[in-house]
Amino acid sequence: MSAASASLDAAQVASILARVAERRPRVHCLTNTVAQNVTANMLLAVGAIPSMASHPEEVAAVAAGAGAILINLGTISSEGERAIPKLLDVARERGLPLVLDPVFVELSPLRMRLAQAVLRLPGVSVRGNAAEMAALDPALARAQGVLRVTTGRIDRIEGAGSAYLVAHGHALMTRVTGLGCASSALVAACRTVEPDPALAAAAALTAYGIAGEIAAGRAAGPGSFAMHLIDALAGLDEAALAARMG
Ligand SMILES: Nc1ncnc2c1ncn2[C@@H]1O[C@H](COP(=O)(O)OP(=O)(O)OP(=O)(O)O)[C@@H](O)[C@H]1O
Ligand SMILES: Cc1ncsc1CCO
Ligand SMILES: [Mg+2]
Repeated sequence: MSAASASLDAAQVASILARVAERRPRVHCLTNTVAQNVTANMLLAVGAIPSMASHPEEVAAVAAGAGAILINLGTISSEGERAIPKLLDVARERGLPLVLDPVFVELSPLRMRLAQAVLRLPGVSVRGNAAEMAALDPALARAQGVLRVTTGRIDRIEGAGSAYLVAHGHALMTRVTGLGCASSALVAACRTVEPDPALAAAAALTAYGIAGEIAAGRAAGPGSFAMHLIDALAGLDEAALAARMG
């Protein structure tokens, strides 16, 4: 941990969610074929707008008007590989926030090379699970202004000079595919309305974790949990956040 962890209150999280719902930012997601649907639905649940174009000939035009870009390396294709440098150019030229989700980077030299290319851009937020973040550690250590967002039972958010721990969520979140990928998109959505990347990520994961806790109380198993998670995220308000943030 690079700094003592800061605390977050329900009003801060509610304020960031309210700004997303009011401004309806578009988040451009280059993401894997498994998680596309749940990622788009989770963005819609918070009032953001997903765009998912991946063709290298159109991806720059579509991403150019977005508020943030997500690059997720799961099920990477040769088309996706060619789209990545185009998205990096758009992010650089327009100063758009960029979130990297290094899915299974520990398994694939191609993904490691692509993650390293993304990390040449300064100020990237990287959201991954513990295995992914550990594999990427040397590249993260070299990257300029990077925010590390490591999810699991307790989420750790570590950037230059700020750190948050988020102890919300439910084990059912590991029983539905793509919920980590969707969390990365929520980090991007919150970053469009909150210039502090650590605060944006902490708010996104707090909201998502609390929605997970609420959904777990309504679900009969992983299938209905996924449905209830979307409903709970869409229905979150400051009172529901405060009730679980203590
Ligand atoms: N044991 C747990 N208890 C509570 N919440 C959890 C637990 N494990 C993960 N989460 C939550 O689930 C969400 C997804 O995190 P996770 O680390 O499982 O992502 P991931 O491994 O990338 O998932 P996927 O590959 O399925 O997309 C985060 O919001 C995290 O806080
Ligand atoms: C299962 C799976 N395989 C590649 S991406 C993905 C979604 C969860 O990361
Ligand atoms: Mg993942």
